[in-house]
Amino acid sequence: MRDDVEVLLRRVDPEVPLPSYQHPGDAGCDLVTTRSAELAPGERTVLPTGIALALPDGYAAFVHPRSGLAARCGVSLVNAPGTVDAGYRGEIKVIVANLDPRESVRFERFDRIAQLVVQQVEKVRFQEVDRLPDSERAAGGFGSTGGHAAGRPAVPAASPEESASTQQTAAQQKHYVAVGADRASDLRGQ
Ligand SMILES: O=c1ccn([C@H]2C[C@H](O)[C@@H](COP(=O)(O)OP(=O)(O)OP(=O)(O)O)O2)c(=O)[nH]1
Repeated sequence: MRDDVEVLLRRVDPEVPLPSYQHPGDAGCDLVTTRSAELAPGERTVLPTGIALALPDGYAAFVHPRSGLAARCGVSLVNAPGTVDAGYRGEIKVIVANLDPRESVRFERFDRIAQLVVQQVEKVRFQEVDRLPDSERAAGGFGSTGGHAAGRPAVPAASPEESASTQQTAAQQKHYVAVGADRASDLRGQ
């Protein structure tokens, strides 16, 4: 077992509960809002958490969304994960967004809105070179290994023209973007 890292904390709101881990082994401890708020679909706001930290040098804290809130209410963080620098002494704030297209969401004072993950971070010194060492991936990125459907079993082959026109019709009818499609070709050269 590793020793816990001591982090100095100041309560900006004297009543705010100290952030705590819900279970042993949890990576994040919950952050609450000290202000109630209601967000209409698509709306965002900056919520105060009532705490300020002095992280040790070489550490940073990351403000992550809570998956339960995301799955149940469509609540996410606009800048996920938010980065709290070791030198930051201000109150930690959380930029929440309601991504649900229909329902408003309401937060009451001390509702848990996000989680804070404290991590060690490296500081690097960039060394400019004319050529980078070779690697297997090379410059492939942005979906170069296929869309999320790349792992699905193959479907009976349709001609490329037939399959493209079927996808286009379905997408047009339902107004969706078929993320399973391999769009690497669209991004090449960008
Ligand atoms: O979700 C967040 C993200 C950041 N911060 C605080 C701590 C962080 O140290 C500071 C600056 O954040 P960041 O560097 O992401 O903001 P920036 O837009 O680049 O501003 P700056 O010019 O102040 O660096 O704001 C939060 O309280 N919550």
